[in-house]
This record gives sequence, C-alpha cells and structure tokens, in this order.
Amino acid sequence: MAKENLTPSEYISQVIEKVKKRNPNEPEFLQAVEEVLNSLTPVLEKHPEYIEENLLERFCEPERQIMFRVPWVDDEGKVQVNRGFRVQFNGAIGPYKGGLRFHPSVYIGIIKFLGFEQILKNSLTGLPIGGGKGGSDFDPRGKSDGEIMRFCQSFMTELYRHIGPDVDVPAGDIGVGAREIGYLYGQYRRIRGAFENGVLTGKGLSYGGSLIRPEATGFGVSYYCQEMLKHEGQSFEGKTVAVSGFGNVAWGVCKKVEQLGGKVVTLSGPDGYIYDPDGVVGEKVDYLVEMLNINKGARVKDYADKYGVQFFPGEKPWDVKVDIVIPCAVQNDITLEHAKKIVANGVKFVCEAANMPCTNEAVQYFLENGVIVGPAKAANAGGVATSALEMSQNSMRLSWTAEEVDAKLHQIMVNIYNNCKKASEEYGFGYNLVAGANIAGFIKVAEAMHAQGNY
Ligand SMILES: N=C(CCC(=O)O)C(=O)O
Repeated sequence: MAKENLTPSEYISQVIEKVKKRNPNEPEFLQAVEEVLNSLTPVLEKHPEYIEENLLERFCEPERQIMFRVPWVDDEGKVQVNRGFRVQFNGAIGPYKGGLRFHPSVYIGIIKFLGFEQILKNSLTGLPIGGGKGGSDFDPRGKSDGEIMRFCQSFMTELYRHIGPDVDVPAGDIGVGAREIGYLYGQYRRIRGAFENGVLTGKGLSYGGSLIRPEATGFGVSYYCQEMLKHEGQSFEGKTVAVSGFGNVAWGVCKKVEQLGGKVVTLSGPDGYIYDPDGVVGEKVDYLVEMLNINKGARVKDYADKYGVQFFPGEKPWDVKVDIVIPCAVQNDITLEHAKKIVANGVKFVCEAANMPCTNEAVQYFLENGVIVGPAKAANAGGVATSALEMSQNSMRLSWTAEEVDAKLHQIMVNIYNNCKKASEEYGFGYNLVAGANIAGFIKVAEAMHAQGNY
C-alpha cells in the first residue's frame, strides 16, 4: 500500500514490522521502538506529511552504526580481544550525545535501544544534542587499573576517528566512570594533538569537568519525582523509597532524597538487596561512593555487613512496602510480576532512573492500576542535561559553581516534567507522563528532520 493511503496506526504497525524484520534478535531495541511508536498515532494524525515522507521508518534506523575490534594486553601479558560499538542514531537537533557502556551483556541491540531512547531524552532536555550511544562487551569488574587504562586507550584508538565536540560527544554509563573518561580523553588528546575537551563529558574538574555532573542523574530523577509528588499535593517529606542498584545513579538519588526529607531504604546488586529501615543517609551515602569502585568487586552485601542490616541474597527489593519506587540498575529490572507486587503494596509512584528499567507489560500494568510513572527518557535526563551544561562551560572556557549548575539542572527537570504533562494532555492521553515524554521528545526531532529533507 502506498504510504499516503495508510492510516497513522496502519503506518505505525508497518514500521514496527519492518523494524522487527530488519533487526532480528534484538529484543531490547524492538521493545524501546514499540513503546515509543505506540504513543505517536495522534502526532501522525496532526502531521500526515510525516507518513508521506516516511519519517518514522527513518527515525527508527540509526544514521550510522560503527563496530570495531578492541585488542588489549592483560596483566599476564596475554592479548585479549573485545568488540567496540558506537551508534550515531540521530543528529537532527545537535551533535550525537550519549554514554559508553562497558559490560559483558553489551551487543549491538543494547546499544541501539540505548541510542534510540537517547534521541528522545536529549530532545526533552531542550538542549541542542542529538542521540547516540556506544560501549563494549568488556567487563571492567575485577580488572586492574592498568588493564582498564590499556583497554580504554585501545578503545579510543579506534573511536577517535568518529567523534569530536561538534560531531559526537560520548560520556559515561554502566562501567564507565570518571577514571575511564580520563583514560579515554588522555588517548584522544594524544592522537588528536588538540585539547578539544568538549569531546567527552563526565571529565575530572582539573581538565574541564562540571561540578554536579557525578550526582546529576540521581539529582535529576529526584527533581522529576518531586514534580510528580507535587501534582498529587505531596512531597518527599517522610517518604520511604525503594531503590535498585548501588552505583552512581543510586548514590545521587540517596543524597537528594535525603535533602528533600525522604529516605532510601533499599539498595541492590547482582548478589541481592539490602533493607535499611533507618535509611541510606548521612555517612552511609558517602560509603556508597567507596562501593562505587567496581575494581574492589564491591557487592551490596558489603553494606549490610558494615551497617548490620538485613541482606536478601539473590532477590530484588520490589517486595518491600514503601511509598515510592526508583529503579536505578539496568533494563527490564521490573517485570509484570514485580509490578503486581509493587501495586499490591500500595505504591503510587514509580520514577525510572535507569534506562528502560520496566518491561512494557509492567508499565502498562502500573498505568492501568493508578500508579504514576515517571518514564526514564524524561526522569533520568538530568545526567545528559548536565553533560550538555559541561559542554557549554567548555565552549565558553569557564566553570559555573555547584549552586549554579544545580539550579540549572533543577529548572531543566521541571521544564521536562511540564512538557511531558502538557504534551500528554494536548494529544488526548490525559495525565500520562509516559506518552507525554514520547510525544514531546519526538515532536522537536521530527520537525528538524522534516525541515532538513527526507534523507
Ligand atoms: N549515560 C547517560 C549519560 C550520557 C551523557 O552524559 O552523555 C544517559 O543519559 O543514559
């Protein structure tokens, strides 16, 4: 059928079928695409030209997918080989921008789901940044500092030819923290022969990093969740929060939730979860920073042993009766079964801090049962937004204070929340932040793609 004869929903179904066929065995990428496209029918009703110019199929196909070999030498002198990726998904509104994930689970499908989400997330920040993502199946856990450095140097020896401050600006994600960014940037500068510190974000303060960037994702999701609570006439004051993960994002959430009057009572890792009824507060939040050093092979059980709290081996924290759930670990952390337990516990707020932490079935169940869901592409945009603020500081060759950056971050998150709410209402979804985020994020990119011609 010619495109112009398709209804919006027929066109969306056709695009989803093509994405399935073109990207077999990439379930996470397909999950991300279906979740977004199924919100866009009213947008296509308003913009039939997007069907005529097949904009949606272009939106779901990365502009560029780069894959490369990463050989490196371990401490025993043996040559190891990993695979590196960079997906430059959509550059219509700015240079590609997105993290690097170093984790054994990484394959092209993971990078494409992350890159696809990043397009909409970066658009929602209101800042001029396109969507991209990269990484490797390299496992940093248990590696020495020297092995991490040699891997990063080899990874950048390939990646540098594809990136630049106005081309593609990588940053951290799972397994890539300030240390890795430092080694990556050092190799980039050595090869490029130019300072160009705007090429990576999450840098150390001594060479152009931004204050608040380490805390930004956790702070941002807390600000977004605060707006969700305000809409119901509530606040974090006296609230208990269940968090999964115990990395950088969880740390920022613990710190900001405490500042806002609440307390996080669970943390989780691959080994299980802890329950601390007194809350992960005060110096216990600082201990999280120590645990962040993955080289120590840190386990969340270490927290339970240190503070004498309950540890539940091999389990997830979704049985715990709390007021708010904020998943900060990995994709598909909350399944439909978990969602049923969370609803049965009377939880009314789920705010996604990790990327795609709930299955589509879990999100649907939450929405059907009166739970307010803050979607990851909106709620966890504080990290990349602060990365863009780092880029701004680098371009101007100046540094803002922590208070200035935190205030800008807070305002960005309030704007994102308001735009999600407004888009949802305007396009007939009522108060549905999930649909609103997809619509608000898509509209700006679609307008830019339309204006730039149908390539
Ligand atoms: N890992 C990040 C941050 C990416 C960035 O700061 O460019 C994300 O937005 O998922």
